[in-house]
Amino acid sequence: MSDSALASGWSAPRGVPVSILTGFLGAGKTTLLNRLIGDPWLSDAALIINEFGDVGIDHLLVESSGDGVIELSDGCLCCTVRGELVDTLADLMDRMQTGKIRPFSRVVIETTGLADPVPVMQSVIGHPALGQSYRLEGVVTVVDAVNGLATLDAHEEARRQAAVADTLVISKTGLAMADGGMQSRLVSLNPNARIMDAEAADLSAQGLFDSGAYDPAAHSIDVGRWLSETSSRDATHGHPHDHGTEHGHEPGHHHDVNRHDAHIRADTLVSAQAIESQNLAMFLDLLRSAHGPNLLRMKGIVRLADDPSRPLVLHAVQSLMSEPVRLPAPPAGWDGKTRLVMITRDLPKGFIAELFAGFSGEPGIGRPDKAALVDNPLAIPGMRTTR
Ligand SMILES: Nc1nc2c(ncn2[C@@H]2O[C@H](COP(=O)(O)OP(=O)(O)OP(=O)(O)O)[C@@H](O)[C@H]2O)c(=O)[nH]1
Repeated sequence: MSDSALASGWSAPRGVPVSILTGFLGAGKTTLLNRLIGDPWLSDAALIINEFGDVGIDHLLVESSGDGVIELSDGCLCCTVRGELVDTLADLMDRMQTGKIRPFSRVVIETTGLADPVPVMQSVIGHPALGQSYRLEGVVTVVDAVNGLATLDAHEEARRQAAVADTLVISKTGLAMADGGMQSRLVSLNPNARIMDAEAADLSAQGLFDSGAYDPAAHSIDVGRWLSETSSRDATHGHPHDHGTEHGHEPGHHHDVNRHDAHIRADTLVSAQAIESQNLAMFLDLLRSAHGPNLLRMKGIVRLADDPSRPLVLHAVQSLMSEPVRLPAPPAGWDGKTRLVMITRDLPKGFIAELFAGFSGEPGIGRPDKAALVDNPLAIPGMRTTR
């Protein structure tokens, strides 16, 4: 074993393999997982999906039978939910060994886009008890060909996600060619990683995740150092991020101090009110024209007035808004409510819920209605418009 492996507490491979699927906000983690979910190699896998903010959506959008998917929301895996991940892995093993759940032969963890992957990896390889039951095998990082280079420049989390990977998967290659600049940036961050195309026809789950036991020595010196730093900081609940604002909770909410860049927050909305398609379009237009550059990620499932049982799925990643998809039927586990998560920079708290309510006609004292909003977007507190 190498010195860096020893320093990081890395242990000999044993136990159930755990793969980590990471990548920045909207890079294409869930899309990739959906593409591979029917692969027989994953048929007896347990999937753990973590989401930023307190409104989970990905678990609704992963096309699985449902009983193999565990959602960890209400915080970020690398911050407050880390203890929950340890408990979940311990509980899974316990339930399998006592015959309460069908046996699983591997675990795949999808992190939030803002997650620093190092604490997540440490939960598996650095934890005294879990290290007996699980082994880390296959860290896969999705990098988006459209926004990837700018994202690597702007966000330390994205650079760490790329640096720790065994495999780098470039997504959205059909929308933009991953140019030489991005390839060389990835190679400089992680010279030994395999680079794959998310849209390649022959991509398989085994080809992606089965890269052998994780070896820190195969990565840059930084990776071994981060792994050992994280394990020692963990004892004092320290964290390598900025410690800034809370996300998605009232001030004083004690357990989700979901801290990353102090300007980034998750705004979430849950509404039982159905919305007319044209009002939704106006809501999105207004939001994007006024706040487009600050909208890092939006995803949601929307209850539409014309047929509330067939929701609309929305995705935007920075300036790129995907074509909304009308689902043919309600997804398993959906409670029929609109759920929107927006990860934004410098957006006032409560803004999205207020704006949406104005367009869906939800009554509220002193709330501007649709006409007032369209005539004067500044009617929403904190709203800035370019019109
Ligand atoms: N054309 C194309 N679109 C993609 C690809 N991967 C993802 N997308 C689109 O990008 C958007 C975001 O994809 P997701 O898979 O939800 O991204 P994610 O990384 O799981 O997002 P978060 O969990 O919110 O960080 C969706 O609109 C996808 O349809 C790809 O390889 N090609």
